[in-house]
Amino acid sequence: VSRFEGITMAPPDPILGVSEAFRADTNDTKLNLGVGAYRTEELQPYVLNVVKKAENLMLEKGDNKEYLPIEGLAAFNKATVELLLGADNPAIQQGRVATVQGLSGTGSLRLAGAFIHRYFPDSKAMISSPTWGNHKNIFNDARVPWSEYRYYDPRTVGLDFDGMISDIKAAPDGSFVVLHGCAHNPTGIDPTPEQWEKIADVIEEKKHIPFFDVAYQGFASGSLDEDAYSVRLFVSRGLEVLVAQSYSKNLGLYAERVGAINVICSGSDAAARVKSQLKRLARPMYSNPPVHGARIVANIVGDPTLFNEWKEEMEMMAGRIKNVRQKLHSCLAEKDKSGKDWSFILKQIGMFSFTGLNKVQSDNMTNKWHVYMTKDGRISLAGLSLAKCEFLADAIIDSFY
Ligand SMILES: Cc1ncc(COP(=O)(O)O)c(CN[C@@](C)(CC(=O)O)C(=O)O)c1O
Repeated sequence: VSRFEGITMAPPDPILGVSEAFRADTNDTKLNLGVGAYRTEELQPYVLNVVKKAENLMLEKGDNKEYLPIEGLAAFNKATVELLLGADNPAIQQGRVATVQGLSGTGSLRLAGAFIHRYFPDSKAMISSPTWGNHKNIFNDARVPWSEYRYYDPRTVGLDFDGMISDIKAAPDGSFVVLHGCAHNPTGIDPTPEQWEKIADVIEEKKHIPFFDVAYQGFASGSLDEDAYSVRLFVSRGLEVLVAQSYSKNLGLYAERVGAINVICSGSDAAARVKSQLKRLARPMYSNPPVHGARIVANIVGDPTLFNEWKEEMEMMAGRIKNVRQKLHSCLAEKDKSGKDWSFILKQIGMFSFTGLNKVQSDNMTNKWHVYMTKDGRISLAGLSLAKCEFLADAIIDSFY
């Protein structure tokens, strides 16, 4: 008898499992609005032109495949923190940022989780309700206890700001408050600049540590600077901040696993010590990160022509999603005679829309209409074409009532 008799079958992942089910579906009208992966109007995956150009340059250069240092490619680490904070940010000038290239956003969050578990064993993480499903898995496996702060208000289909503030206030001092830098996943609802100020106030007052997850910088509004507003605000206030970054969406490097963890400290000495301990945690976890995607980012950011081309392509991707939002909203408003207000679809930002469809209704979307989405009612608009908006509106209305 096998030694693995006791190993049970794990449930499919709430997000990536949807893609597995989609692939298994043979229906030709099927639509995958599950995983947040950008598709073109023709519903095809998209490799940015600027990425192809960078890769051709790299091929000509004939870079070697030597190990990277544990902390990653130096040119990438420089580029990534400058993209995040702005090249002229005093925190960078003063050497106060510990940056370690991680295995995309997930791996960077996980490395930070290991750091929190080791150095702040009595602290817990505060995550939004709802949040990206994998946050709970990451903190559970890093053995960082967590609880939730109120975020989504189903009544207003908006931000429960008062609930958020009071829950963050009620958390034990020194909690790690996980915040979505922009394009909140799954709700698509972001705090206003004034609300970000108040969130920073309560975090400062409670001596909490803000822990930003920045997975969509430049992809939400189309502007790298605009989408970094919240992080730059907290850093400008002199707070010590953790920031995980991902280039999966804004540069389409999903499978290259490119990201970073940045720890903005109060002094350069602290940053050096923090960086050394992040390296010590990374070495036995994965030793050192993959070079290819990091070189792509470094080459693009390091070349003004390529960098500008990237910005244009980001605006194009963000723009296509905005158009799809508009079209879906007008189809729903036109078809739904119940007078329900669908304007929340226009107010949400980033690649997702939180439709309010419950589990039974999302099951109907999949079983009857072959529309694949996550069971919390989230649809990825990045997977939707203008041509399919009418069909989707019919499916949503059929499922809602
Ligand atoms: C808020 C947030 N943080 C981190 C990540 C991690 O991405 P990375 O590891 O590829 O850098 C995602 C990706 N979320 C996706 C787009 C995909 C996923 O679930 O992994 C999503 O569908 O929600 C995310 O939405």
